[in-house]
Amino acid sequence: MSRNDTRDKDRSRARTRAAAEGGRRAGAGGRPQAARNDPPARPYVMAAARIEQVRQVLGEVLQWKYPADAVLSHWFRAHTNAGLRDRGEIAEAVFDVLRHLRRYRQFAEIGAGSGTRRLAVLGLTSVWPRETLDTGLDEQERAWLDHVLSLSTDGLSRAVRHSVPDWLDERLAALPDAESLLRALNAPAPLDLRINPLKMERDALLAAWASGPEARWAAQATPYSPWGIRIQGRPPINRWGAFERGEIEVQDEGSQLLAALVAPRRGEMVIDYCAGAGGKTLLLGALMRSTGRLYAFDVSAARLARAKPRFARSGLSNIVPVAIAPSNDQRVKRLRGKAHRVLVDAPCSGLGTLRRNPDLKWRQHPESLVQLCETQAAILRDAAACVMPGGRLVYASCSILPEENELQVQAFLEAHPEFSLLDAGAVLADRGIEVALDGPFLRLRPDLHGTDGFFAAVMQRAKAVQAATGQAAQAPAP
Ligand SMILES: C[S@@+](CC[C@H](N)C(=O)[O-])C[C@H]1O[C@@H](n2cnc3c(N)ncnc32)[C@H](O)[C@@H]1O
Repeated sequence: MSRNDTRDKDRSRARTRAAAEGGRRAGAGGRPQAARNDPPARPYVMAAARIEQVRQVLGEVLQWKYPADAVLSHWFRAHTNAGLRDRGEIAEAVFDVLRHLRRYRQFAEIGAGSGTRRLAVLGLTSVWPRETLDTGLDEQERAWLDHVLSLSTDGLSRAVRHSVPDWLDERLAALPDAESLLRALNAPAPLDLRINPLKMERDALLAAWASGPEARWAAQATPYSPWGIRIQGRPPINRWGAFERGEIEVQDEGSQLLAALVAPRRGEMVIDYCAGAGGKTLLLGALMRSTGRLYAFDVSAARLARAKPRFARSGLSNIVPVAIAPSNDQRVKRLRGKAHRVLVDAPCSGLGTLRRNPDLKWRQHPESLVQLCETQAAILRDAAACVMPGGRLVYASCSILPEENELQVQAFLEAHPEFSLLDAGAVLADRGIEVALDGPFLRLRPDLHGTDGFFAAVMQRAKAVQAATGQAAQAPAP
């Protein structure tokens, strides 16, 4: 397994699990939200201890051996006396440091003693009021904090101000209004949920939550997805009855829209080519009303195994999980030219999810991107071969970089003239979803749409061509 696969695996796993648990963080995901305005119960004991806890976790995270989520999960497992509130505050501070690391490192260089401790103190400024934090600092540290917090960021370069590595800043500079995008990527994200349309209606659930104990999370319908609910904070979703009954799942709104682009119909054969832990598969299966056949492919049997409890909760009976080989898989070959719809939710840099995974900007590198792009192109080629004439291919990523998105699709279309691009906005409008887009792709940004950064392209295979098997082409029903 490549390093990228391992990272992606860890992120994907932590994203679903941690968000559901309302505890240990990520993508995909959720850390428990520290109650910033509530004064800590034992401020004098807590401040010094908390700074030390955050310093310890940061000491491990900043070695970049494992994703921040994984380090936090590991640390919490080893420190079982840490309660929900402790976990929330530690995670909040650590993620704040990861968001602002480049700028904070400049601040931390000023002054004496442990630089990691100073980073921990800076992270905790996002969690606690200053007077609480001061109870854990000595005179010198208080003076240092006063000084660095009074410094203006005006003269700093954009890369330092928004704390991104130079290589990423250069790439983002090519996108419209990079400043606004960077600002939004550095802000924490709300938590998006999705109803299971087979089991629940969104309005009914929102009405029930408005008058129940869930009211404190201020649940609201998401602006675009007809299945989405946005809540503020990080409740322990996996203990809620609606979650246990398979009525809700954790899923960012952008990912939900993907299912509307695939637009599977009852009785069709559909392939979710990179199904992972099954986040997209679940909604596709529900839109098919549990009919037809929905293959959930992935090269990682372990991830598919983690999807199984989700499939069971969902009540779907049309999903066929298959662990495939990275290339030349015989089961994939047998499906050539047969699927009505194929979704490629490609392994990617994840840079659109920095709100939830801020460590990715420090863990990704230009070299890892080159390898990822090669993998994406190979997957797209193999997946496309499964699409029947007249069928639909959707390529998606949670990256904001053109090389993983538009350029990837452009290269594919040049090499595969039998495929043509459909207008994603028009496909969504067919399902009653209006998203203002500036071109044929679905391009979502946190500053413009309130979602993670997300990309999708919808392509259709020409009806007239012969299937790869040489048999006469069968176009899907309109
Ligand atoms: C972005 S994740 C998918 C997330 C998943 N669709 C979900 O919604 O939870 C990308 C997935 O691609 C898988 N992958 C990597 N290389 C692959 C290949 N050659 N063929 C199929 N899947 C692959 C990874 O194991 C990973 O699970």
